[in-house]
Amino acid sequence: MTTTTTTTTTAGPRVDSAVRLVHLTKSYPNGPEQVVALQGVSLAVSPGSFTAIMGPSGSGKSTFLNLAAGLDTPSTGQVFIGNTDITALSPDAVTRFRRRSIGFVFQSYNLVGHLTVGENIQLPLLLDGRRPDERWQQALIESVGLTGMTDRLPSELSGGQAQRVAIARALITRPTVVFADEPTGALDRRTGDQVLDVLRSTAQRFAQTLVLVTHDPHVAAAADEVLFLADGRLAGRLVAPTSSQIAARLVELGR
Ligand SMILES: Nc1ncnc2c1ncn2[C@@H]1O[C@H](COP(=O)(O)OP(=O)(O)OP(=O)(O)O)[C@@H](O)[C@H]1O
Repeated sequence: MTTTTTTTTTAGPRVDSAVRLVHLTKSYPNGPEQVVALQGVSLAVSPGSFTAIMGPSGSGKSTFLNLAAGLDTPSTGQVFIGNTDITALSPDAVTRFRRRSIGFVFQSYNLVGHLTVGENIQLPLLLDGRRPDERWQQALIESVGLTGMTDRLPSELSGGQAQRVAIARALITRPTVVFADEPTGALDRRTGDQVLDVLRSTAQRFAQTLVLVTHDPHVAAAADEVLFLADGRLAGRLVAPTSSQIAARLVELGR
């Protein structure tokens, strides 16, 4: 049977993945030439799972994450978040979709310096014209360990505390998928472990899918699955690996 559809935002029959990339490519202009950052990456991430993305420097990890999160557009290919093809949406519609369904945690926290912790956390809702749900916000603040700190300014926080604010800000909209780019990269090992625990446990508690880029095999070993990129291509995967298995794979890939 042939069916036609007038909407460009549905994916068709497959809705069993939280994130699905189809033949994704991305080239950047570099003078008269092109840098090919991603070359035909296709993959699917299961709902509620924790996936780590690893690979040598320049292998395309940040490009991958930015495209998957709708922060940048691919040269060709499609990105589905649930059953929505975000590559078929207008720029305004992508922004709206991102604000409601996607959380993003950056290495550098990206907090607004003149806003308090509480205001920073509420920001994605306010930008979307929505009112914060007090009880949800309080539950989130407790969950990330920031109780009693909501009136502080970012300059009054440690790196670990600032990243907890960034995590709460990413989760306040109850996104289905949370993307994180080196979220522990600027933190010492102990603080990084604590922040990773917070990210994992809150994602688990609220049934969110977590996709995280890291250089650190110790961080990636917490994931259900590790995907490796090399030269802009998918170069393998390990399910529930140890940090030594991950480190060995990175050596093979020429980290
Ligand atoms: N805006 C841009 N303009 C031109 N080239 C870019 C741009 N962003 C990335 N690239 C190039 O695309 C390739 C992939 O970069 P990307 O940042 O995705 O890699 P990465 O794996 O995240 O690297 P790293 O681990 O060093 O952060 C690299 O060759 C990079 O130089």
